[in-house]
Amino acid sequence: MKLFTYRGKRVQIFHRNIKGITWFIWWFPFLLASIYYTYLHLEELKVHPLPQGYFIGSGVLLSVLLSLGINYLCYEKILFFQKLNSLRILSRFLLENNLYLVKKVKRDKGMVEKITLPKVYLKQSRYELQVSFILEGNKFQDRFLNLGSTLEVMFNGDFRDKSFDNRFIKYKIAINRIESRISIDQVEVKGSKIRLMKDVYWDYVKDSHLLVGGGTGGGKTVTLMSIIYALLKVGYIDICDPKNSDLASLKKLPVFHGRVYSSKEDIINCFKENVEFMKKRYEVLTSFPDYRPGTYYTHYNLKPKFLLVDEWAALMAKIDRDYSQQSELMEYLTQIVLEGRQAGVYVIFAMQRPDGEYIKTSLRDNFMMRLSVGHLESTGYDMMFGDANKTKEFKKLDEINGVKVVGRGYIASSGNLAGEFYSPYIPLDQGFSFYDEYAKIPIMEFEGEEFSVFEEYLEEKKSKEEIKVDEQLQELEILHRPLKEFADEHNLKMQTLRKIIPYMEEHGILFERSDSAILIEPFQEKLLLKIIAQFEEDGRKSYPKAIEAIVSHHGLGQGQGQA
Ligand SMILES: Nc1ncnc2c1ncn2[C@@H]1O[C@H](COP(=O)(O)OP(=O)(O)OP(=O)(O)O)[C@@H](O)[C@H]1O
Repeated sequence: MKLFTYRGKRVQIFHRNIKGITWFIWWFPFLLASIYYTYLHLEELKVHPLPQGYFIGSGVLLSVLLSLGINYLCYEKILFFQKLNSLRILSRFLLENNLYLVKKVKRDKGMVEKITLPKVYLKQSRYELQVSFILEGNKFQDRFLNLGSTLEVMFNGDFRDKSFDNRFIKYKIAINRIESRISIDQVEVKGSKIRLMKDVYWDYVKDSHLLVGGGTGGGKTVTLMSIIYALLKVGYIDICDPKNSDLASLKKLPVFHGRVYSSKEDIINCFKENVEFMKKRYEVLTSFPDYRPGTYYTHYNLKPKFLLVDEWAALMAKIDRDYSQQSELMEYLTQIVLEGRQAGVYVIFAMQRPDGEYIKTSLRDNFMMRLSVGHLESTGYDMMFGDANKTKEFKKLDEINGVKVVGRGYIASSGNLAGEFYSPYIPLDQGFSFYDEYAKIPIMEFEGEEFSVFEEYLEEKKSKEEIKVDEQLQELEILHRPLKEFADEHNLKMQTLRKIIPYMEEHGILFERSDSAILIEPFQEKLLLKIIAQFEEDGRKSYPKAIEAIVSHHGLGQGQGQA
């Protein structure tokens, strides 16, 4: 057991004036200098008060302004002063909310009231502050038990956690979240975790299926594009864009294998194929000899498969009146969401708000990761982040320190407290283009039997086979040429060559034939020339003898004559 727990710095009454105190400390040397200067020039001041008076006055004023500036900068930039400021805020909070005790103490003048603050401690780092409040049944205990959202607003941070030890309640508030923002080049995938901020990851195996919500113009599409950018490096993505907007144009990029859909029929078919893919992958998994129930696809180094739908509500509106299509689609979606995890099939859903009208709440609960960008109405936040965040103050922030922020929102895994989120920063103003970046990513070939359910797989396979045959033919064409060409080049009669060739073939030196001609390759050309030379040398007596001599010289026999 620990004898002593360090909870941080205790909040004191004087902290409420700490900014004034630190300012005075900066100003004090100037004040001393002014007094000393006045003392040195006292006689002169008595005779001519004005010029020296102006000089001293403006010096004092300047030193006040200078020390105010220094003080301001210290509180802006230096952690030590930021801690002092937090102590100031807490001290004022306790005093202004009457969270203090008043004791009567005897002094020379009689009884006076003395204020004492309850024990409240602050511990602060650059990204987090912890505030501990004493409980022990004091009269403020009930207030101290429910300060999560108050502290969150007070420190412009994110309430993350509250915990108890036997005497205190401790709140953790994340602060300066914008400093944890990363840029697109820092978005990476480690194992199954995609890095979205310095300290925020989406682990798609653990928190399978992602729900992205956000109002128009809040940065939803850009966030999805960043997620796609990361996922393309580790798996396959099918994109459904029923609005036929930004994402639909990605179809042209080979890295997507043409699996980008906009029409309702294509999207339903895409869902169907993914269900079949999932089933096939289960078959593949169970066929491994070491498969045990609960073994994940990752165990066999298989790659994940993502199905991304941008604006599900738009798709539902498209099939509003067709109940059979609706129920078909819902059935596919339900199967993937409930059963896809082990096989590595995940859904990413983007919606303005995940309304029960478009996606059943029971199904929505199975989206284990939730992310919002831009501003939502309070019902929207309730739908996105559920009961665990009922009392959370979701702040609308369009500017930070006078600078417009885009892509700001909240993130939480299901049932947990939501934290402030900043989507990876995209330098669009410097000409960054997702289209170009996707084009640079190496294409991941469809590998595995389960991909045979995709139409594109079959097409790709077919065209690959066609290319192979073409290449083989080309190879043949390069190596072989028509016999006629060879005869013309060496001034030989075709009739003579036609006589020799059957004898050569008897010795296993076989010639390729196209529809209309005998083809010859370089090795055979050499042999033919040697045979003719031998024939001449032997006094033009017998071709078979000449052939035999050359063939035996080359050590060729029946069936060995192929170069
Ligand atoms: N992470 C980001 N980095 C840089 N700029 C961003 C980021 N997020 C959003 N923006 C800017 O905000 C604009 C709107 O973003 P986006 O198109 O993603 O919004 P949206 O929510 O998808 O809107 P809509 O629903 O109308 O399509 C972008 O064109 C871009 O200029």
